[in-house]
Amino acid sequence: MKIALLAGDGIGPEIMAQARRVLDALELSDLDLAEADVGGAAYRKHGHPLPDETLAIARDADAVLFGAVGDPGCDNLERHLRPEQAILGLRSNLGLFANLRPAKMFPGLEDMSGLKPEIAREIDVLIVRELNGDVYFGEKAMRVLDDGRRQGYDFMSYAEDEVRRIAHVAFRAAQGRGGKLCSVDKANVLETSQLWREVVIETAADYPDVELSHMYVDNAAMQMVRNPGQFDVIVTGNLFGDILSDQASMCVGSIGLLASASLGERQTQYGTFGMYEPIHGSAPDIAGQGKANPMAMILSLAMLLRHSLGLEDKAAQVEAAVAKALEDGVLGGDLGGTAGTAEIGDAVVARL
Ligand SMILES: NC(=O)C1=CN([C@@H]2O[C@H](COP(=O)(O)OP(=O)(O)OC[C@H]3O[C@@H](n4cnc5c(N)ncnc54)[C@H](O)[C@@H]3O)[C@@H](O)[C@H]2O)C=CC1
Ligand SMILES: CC(C)CC(=O)C(=O)O
Ligand SMILES: [Mg+2]
Repeated sequence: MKIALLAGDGIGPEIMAQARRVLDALELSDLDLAEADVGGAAYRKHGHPLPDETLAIARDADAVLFGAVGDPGCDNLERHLRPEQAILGLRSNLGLFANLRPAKMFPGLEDMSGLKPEIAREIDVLIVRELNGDVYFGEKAMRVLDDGRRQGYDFMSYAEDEVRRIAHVAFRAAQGRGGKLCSVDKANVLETSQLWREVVIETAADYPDVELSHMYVDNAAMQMVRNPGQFDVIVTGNLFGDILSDQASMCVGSIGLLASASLGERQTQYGTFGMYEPIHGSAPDIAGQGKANPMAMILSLAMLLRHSLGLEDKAAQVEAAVAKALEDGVLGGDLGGTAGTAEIGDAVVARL
């Protein structure tokens, strides 16, 4: 079983180190780990945020564990050299179009939510975010108009097959959960969303057992804080899913808790090839201070064990250890506590 470890920038290496300790503690046999540079760290060393060698190592693995990329020192580089292009490049080159972002309240953390505890308690949502299309991958440029004004543009689009394949993933996910799927779009304004909605409705014919609803994204953002318990599975595009998942994270207490799996179609002998990462970024404001909460990273490792290595029991073991640490009051600064990155790692390892 080969896992590529791409730590990246900012808090990436700090949280990756803790996930690595958890992985080591599981004592899996036949494990082959390959580290590679990515993001700003790779740019500084190799002149590119996603060197060919890193992509090859990721491609060659059964799964990729990814920390975070983003480096304020690189923000003025040409866009194709910026650290964030590495994560976009990995997602597209590896065909990882389905991003699963679960957000569930951990018992005992209700008071940490930005919501009232009785509302927060109900959150158990899976956001299925399309990851290979939308405005993130459309033609984009900055140009000067005839009258001399600068204009930036980004082309938003979805082709019907792109919508259909993510819709299938979401309907199947709903079948395995509460049987409800809410498709989030902006079909009242955007043609991209109009097509999205039509294709989701067409796809629904294959899933009569799933209750499908539609919601405009502005309303969805509001409902996520008004009554998040109403959602079971949400399916949405790349941009809306990015935003709604950060929002959902604060409903459960912290962005330091939310993991994700990015999956495509490739099957290995162990499971589905995928890349696993926290939903947060490189958090430069706390990088190097031992303050980052590694739980989202560790929970991403659990998703990797489940989806890519077929090790459901190990995944559940890791998730239970994280839940127990939280229940025992091991809280990072993001959750109002004092535990540092390594201390949280210690606590999880001790509870495996
Ligand atoms: N997948 C990726 O690699 C992503 C990269 N980014 C990049 O990361 C950089 C920073 O972006 P921001 O907008 O600040 O988003 P961010 O998610 O890195 O941080 C937002 C806020 O949450 C806090 N935070 C994030 N993760 C935390 C953790 N594990 N424990 C405790 N606190 C945590 C940060 O300290 C910050 O105050 C940028 O360069 C951005 O482009 C942003 C999102 C995703
Ligand atoms: C850095 C972005 C490209 C990605 C992002 O914010 C995310 O995937 O959550
Ligand atoms: Mg994001």
